[in-house]
Amino acid sequence: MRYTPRLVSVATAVPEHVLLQSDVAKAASTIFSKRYSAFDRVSPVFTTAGIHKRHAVRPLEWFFESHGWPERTAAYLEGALKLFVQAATKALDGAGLQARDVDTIVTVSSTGIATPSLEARACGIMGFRGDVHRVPVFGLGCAGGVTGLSIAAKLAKAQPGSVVLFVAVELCTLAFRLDELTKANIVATALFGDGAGACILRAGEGGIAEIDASGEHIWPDTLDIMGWNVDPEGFGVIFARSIPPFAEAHMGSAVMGILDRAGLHRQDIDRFICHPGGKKVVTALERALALDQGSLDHERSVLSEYGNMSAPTALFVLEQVIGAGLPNRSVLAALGPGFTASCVALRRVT
Ligand SMILES: CC(C)(COP(=O)(O)OP(=O)(O)OC[C@H]1O[C@@H](n2cnc3c(N)ncnc32)[C@H](O)[C@@H]1OP(=O)(O)O)[C@@H](O)C(=O)NCCC(=O)NCCSC(=O)CC(=O)O
Repeated sequence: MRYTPRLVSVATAVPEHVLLQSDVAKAASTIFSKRYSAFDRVSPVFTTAGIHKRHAVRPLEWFFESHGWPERTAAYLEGALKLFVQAATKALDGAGLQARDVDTIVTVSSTGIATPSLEARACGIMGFRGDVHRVPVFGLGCAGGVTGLSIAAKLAKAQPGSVVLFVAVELCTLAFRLDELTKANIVATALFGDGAGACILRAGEGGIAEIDASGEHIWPDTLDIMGWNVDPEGFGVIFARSIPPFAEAHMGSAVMGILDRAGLHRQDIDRFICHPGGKKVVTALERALALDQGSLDHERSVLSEYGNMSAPTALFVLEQVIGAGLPNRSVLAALGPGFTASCVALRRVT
């Protein structure tokens, strides 16, 4: 019998430290205002970003001191593993499964380096089987929640009945740089947070939704739009100020191309569930996808409560949309380094 892969559960987790945007704005002013002459010009972004708070694996005080690779990596390994276990445990609970039931684990993370990778480190803590198939993926950035789900769905489809655990963990705050006196660094300081999302997938009966199509679109010559600079201090964020206009100009045709290749039509889609990269990105996506302004409400709510957590953010929005009642047909969509658009089509299981 042929089965379409199904989304069985979705769960999320955030670290313990809550960074209120008002406190981050004060801290950024203390750190940057005397050293960076353009700070006052950029500082309004802390109020205009549409973000109330974010979560972080380290308290606010940690960000007042510079940290090199060893300290950032230690914070990543400790914080990412903890979040992996929390999100994966919740997703398994939601599916009524245990760690020993998992056949394949897809782990998406681009904000730190871990070898052995996170799911290997979680093995002893969670009790995965010794024959579990591990698929760690690095480099997808903000598109990782959607592309990772697509990879997990394809692996579930390849072995019907097997249980696939997908976990996306990103600790974006660890890339905060005291030494980068640039507008991009200040905007990033106002925008990014830490979090994890996890899903269980299986090709079989039950579940929340079928994943019946997925696709990507990469634009040539756009490597400089998003990514990491790597230097002796650690990762430094590359994100161009052109992202909102780029999304507005190009996301519509990219998504329509992906839908077309999947045999879907725009009018079939009841809800686009989008990665909220930033306030202007959400507005740009509404324009690009010909949606009513304000209709991406769960996206704005997630952005306000958690900031942009990169890959897991789309899974936070998905969890909220499912909580509010998943429409019959939806498409999860995100942009990420490449520059790439990624989509996953969901059909609610009735
Ligand atoms: C943060 C904002 C809400 C602030 O909006 P405002 O209207 O208040 O301010 P603004 O846009 O004029 O920006 C204030 C000043 O910062 C500068 N500025 C803004 N973004 C910048 C960037 N990425 N790099 C360098 N400078 C930047 C502007 O040019 C301006 O300076 P001056 O006036 O001197 O010119 C908005 O800029 C926003 O939502 N931007 C999108 C953030 C983003 O790209 N997110 C995607 C992350 S990647 C991702 O998650 C994938 C994806 O979704 O694509």
